Amino acid sequence: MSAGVIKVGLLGLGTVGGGVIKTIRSQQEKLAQRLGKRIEIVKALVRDSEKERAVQVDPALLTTDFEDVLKSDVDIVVEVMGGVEPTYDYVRALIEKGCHVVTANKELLAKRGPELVDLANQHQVHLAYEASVAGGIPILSVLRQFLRTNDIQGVRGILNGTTNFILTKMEAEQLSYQEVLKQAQELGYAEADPRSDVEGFDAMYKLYILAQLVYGESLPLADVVRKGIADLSAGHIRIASELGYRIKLIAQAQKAEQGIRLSVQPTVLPIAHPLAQIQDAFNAVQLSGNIVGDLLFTGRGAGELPTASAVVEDLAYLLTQPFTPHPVWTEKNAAAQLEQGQDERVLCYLEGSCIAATPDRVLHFLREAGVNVTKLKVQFDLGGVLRAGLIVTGIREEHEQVLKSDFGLSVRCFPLIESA
Ligand SMILES: NC(=O)C1=CN([C@@H]2O[C@H](COP(=O)(O)OP(=O)(O)OC[C@H]3O[C@@H](n4cnc5c(N)ncnc54)[C@H](OP(=O)(O)O)[C@@H]3O)[C@@H](O)[C@H]2O)C=CC1
Ligand SMILES: N[C@@H](CC=O)C(=O)O
Repeated sequence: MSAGVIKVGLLGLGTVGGGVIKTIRSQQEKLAQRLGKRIEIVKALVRDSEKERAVQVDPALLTTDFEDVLKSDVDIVVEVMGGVEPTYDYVRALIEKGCHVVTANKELLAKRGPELVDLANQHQVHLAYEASVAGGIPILSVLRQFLRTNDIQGVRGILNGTTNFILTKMEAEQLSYQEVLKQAQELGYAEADPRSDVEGFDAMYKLYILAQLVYGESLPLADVVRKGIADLSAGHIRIASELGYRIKLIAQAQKAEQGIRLSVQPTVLPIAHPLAQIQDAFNAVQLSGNIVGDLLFTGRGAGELPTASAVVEDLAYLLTQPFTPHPVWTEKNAAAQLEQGQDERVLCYLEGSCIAATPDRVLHFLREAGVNVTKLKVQFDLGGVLRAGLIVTGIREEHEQVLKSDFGLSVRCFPLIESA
């Protein structure tokens, strides 16, 4: 490291990269006091060096050739370009050269994390990734430093800002899914390919990383239960609300003797539940330690400055720490996965023509099939469409099939979380 200056390279100068530059500039004096050196950005890799950017930079810093970053005398690289290819190759080459790496890239970590952790240990460089989970909430540092003695049974949370923003606006402002997704993209919350957000991949990557820290292992991504919000309609949201619930995209990690279970799926919660109260692009992580009891962390989960906060805090922290090997990341095979209980309560949403499916006939069928209905809300519209929300236990795949085939209904069941 050169005397008086820490040379930083950026891979990517989009929403987060721009926020990192703004934060380093606005907090430069504070950072210099803490580190005893000034931070200087010496290179920034982009795809298009002519593009107009939200942050002004010396054009001489920009390059479209990764070799320029690799050959430069950077001490640390901040990877905020996203994706796995070519990012993995770039990060690998930098670690092999002895550069510390700070990344916000959860997809890269969930897909290639075990190799990168090994490589960083081998080359004795820091690999820091606080910004990869829950944006500005410093949850990974808390888990790594202050929750290592507690036994943590389960973790659940809202880990994707874009989908929480979409669900909030769809409910509060009756906006269409497409309109709200566009707003989330304009605000810099969404991934470059927003299917990652709305189909639950982004939250799944973050859950994978959380499990590595909480349990010292994770599941192969193919074994994580994953459902997104792309097919949620205003009808689902309205009926849940009339029954006293709210739908959230909940990521959940549970541990039992057989192993761990990871899931990301739209889930209904009573409106008073702390996770139901998390609105807009905020995230939350809820966990319980055997010594500390219940904890809830909440804050902005996406966007330029909250994410840059996590990146720059990571960067400054690692510069004050000697290298210590990172705990290895392992994946347990799929056989260890636990099944969701069959007798848990779910909200079952039914929609179809009220000629074939009268509420009485549907309820009679469910009762005869041994499905227990504890709450019911029925709506009819002028076009003769029935929409019903039922809180039930004991509903199985075969019952859903009959509701579809014999009653002509579309059926969507959501897991339900009862208490905080
Ligand atoms: N946005 C957010 O709220 C958060 C994002 N993250 C993560 O941070 C990372 C960056 O996200 P974000 O800033 O939103 O993304 P953007 O799409 O806004 O920015 C990506 C940047 O990387 C550059 N880039 C992309 N691919 C290449 C390539 N192959 N070669 C050279 N440059 C490339 C782009 O160049 P150019 O500008 O020329 O197109 C752009 O500057 C992602 O991993 C994301 O998951 C994490 C937490 C929150
Ligand atoms: N697209 C992500 C950005 C932060 O990780 C999200 O919406 O949460």
